[in-house]
Amino acid sequence: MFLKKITLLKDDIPQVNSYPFSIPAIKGLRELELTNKVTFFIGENGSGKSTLLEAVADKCGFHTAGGGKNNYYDVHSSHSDLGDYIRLSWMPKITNGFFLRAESFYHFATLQDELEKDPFTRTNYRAYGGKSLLQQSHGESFLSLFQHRFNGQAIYLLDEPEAALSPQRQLTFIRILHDLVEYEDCQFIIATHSPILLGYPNASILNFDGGTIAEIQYEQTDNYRLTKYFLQHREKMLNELLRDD
Ligand SMILES: Nc1ncnc2c1ncn2[C@@H]1O[C@H](COP(=O)(O)OP(=O)(O)OP(=O)(O)O)[C@@H](O)[C@H]1O
Repeated sequence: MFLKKITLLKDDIPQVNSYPFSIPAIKGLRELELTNKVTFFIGENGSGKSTLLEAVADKCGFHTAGGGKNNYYDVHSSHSDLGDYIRLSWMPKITNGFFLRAESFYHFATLQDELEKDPFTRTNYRAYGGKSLLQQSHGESFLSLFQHRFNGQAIYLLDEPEAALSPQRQLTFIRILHDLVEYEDCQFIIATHSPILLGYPNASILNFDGGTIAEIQYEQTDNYRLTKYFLQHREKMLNELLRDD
């Protein structure tokens, strides 16, 4: 464990009624304790998960379009509106890590190809399994990154990593996650909608719904309950959903 607490600096906030402070989960935030090496952010679309994750990435000094500390590139760089208003409490402080944002991963991969053209920065794609990320499928490139670039004493902030992964590869990811947490001393914060990833054993699940950020048990999450109900009662649910009257 490295990052222990996220504090919203309430007194410094200029406009409580505008983005990002108007998001109910952020409005209700004071301090968020992180008690587990694996923390999941869950909640409805628009509940503020990415906003908080991006703010943490910004505060860590990671590129907010995705990447680690040394990925200086302007493509799709974005400013975190919340980053200046949170404080991170560390014990111990680390600076190594990566922010994975699925939607800008293509630009990150393109930058790596550019670096390979320069003899001073070329690594023969050492951190990506020896192959350009652009020559791998979306899911393969994600797994390459997790397997080859992620390693010890680091914090990884992942925004919906399941976006590229088949159910089978999500299980592979769970195994990689386990090894990085148990043997490499990594910490993860993962925003997700995936009931498979959320099943990772003994993780903290923080729910952004209902105007607070509160811990919830796996079996109580909508992700688990709705998926389970759909799989068990697919015909009944679809009949109700698609009825015309
Ligand atoms: N730059 C912005 N300016 C104004 N509003 C924004 C901005 N970015 C996001 N929002 C709004 O803030 C809210 C939270 O967005 P955020 O992306 O954090 O949600 P999320 O929980 O990650 O959703 P999802 O599960 O769909 O990824 C949404 O209502 C969104 O429309």
